[in-house]
Amino acid sequence: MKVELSQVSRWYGNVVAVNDVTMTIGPGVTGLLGPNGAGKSTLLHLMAGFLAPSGGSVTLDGTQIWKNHHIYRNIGLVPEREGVYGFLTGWQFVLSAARLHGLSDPVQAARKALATVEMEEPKDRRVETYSKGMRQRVKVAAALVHDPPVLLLDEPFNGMDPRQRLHLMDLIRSMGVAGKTILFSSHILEEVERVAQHIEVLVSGRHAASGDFREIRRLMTDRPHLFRIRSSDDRRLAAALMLDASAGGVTLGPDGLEVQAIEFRRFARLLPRVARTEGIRLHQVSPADDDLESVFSYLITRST
Ligand SMILES: Nc1ncnc2c1ncn2[C@@H]1O[C@H](COP(=O)(O)OP(=O)(O)OP(=O)(O)O)[C@@H](O)[C@H]1O
Repeated sequence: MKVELSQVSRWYGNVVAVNDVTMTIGPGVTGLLGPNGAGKSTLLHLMAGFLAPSGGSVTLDGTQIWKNHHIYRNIGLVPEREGVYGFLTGWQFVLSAARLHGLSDPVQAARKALATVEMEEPKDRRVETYSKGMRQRVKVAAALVHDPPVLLLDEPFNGMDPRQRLHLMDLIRSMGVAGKTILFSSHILEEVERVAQHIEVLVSGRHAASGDFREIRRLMTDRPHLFRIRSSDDRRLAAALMLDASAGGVTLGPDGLEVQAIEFRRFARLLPRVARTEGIRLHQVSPADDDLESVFSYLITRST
């Protein structure tokens, strides 16, 4: 099944959380990548029918999702926050989700969902005794209990240890291979590219980029990089670097050089070569803007 967003916006009072987003999510695994506050949760809630769009349309195979209750049978949402009463057992929690959906055989459906996430064995323990990874799996089971063709997961790997993360990654991948339409949000590129065939990037509520992980990586690597460099002769190094087009702005300060590398790859080759031919010793080369925010803000300025 296909979830389609067409020019979707969502405001909370004066805050624009999602701004004119158009995208289509089809079968397989898609990663929704963006920094905190980018609007990822809002977008997932719009797709799950929990929020009305302020503008634009959100549809599932052409049918509007908002207020269309029969459509909810096709969608499962794993929310970011814990929404599980600790005093319930895993079994009770998943069974109550099956009953809420009005399934004809809730016991069988709950059994199957718990088996899918490999939680049959601890199912009779109270949720408050579970590890973070087990809680997450039980939430996935509750979202899967009605066997929806579309599964939306909000930051599913948050707080998990590496083993639990691998386990959930395998599960998501195999559901994608089985033909489900899966969208999960994350603010970590490495996480997204390990599971998703396709990546959608959201920054400040806007759709900033779209593609497979190679394309997104390339966009992020090829952006201009700012380097801070300290060497045995900053002045002479600055003069030599300025001769090459890959070094944009070069500023000489009391703490060394700041160089805006326009073409990252070319500059990465240029710097050691220049240092060698000029006989200059490099003491420190560090990226000055290698945080995710600057990577994302580059993508957003590029797309506007
Ligand atoms: N109920 C609300 N009322 C007011 N503002 C909200 C509400 N929910 C979200 N926002 C704001 O909307 C913007 C997008 O939030 P959203 O939670 O969708 O982003 P996110 O990418 O999921 O971030 P995070 O990963 O931190 O949850 C943020 O500026 C947030 O402060």
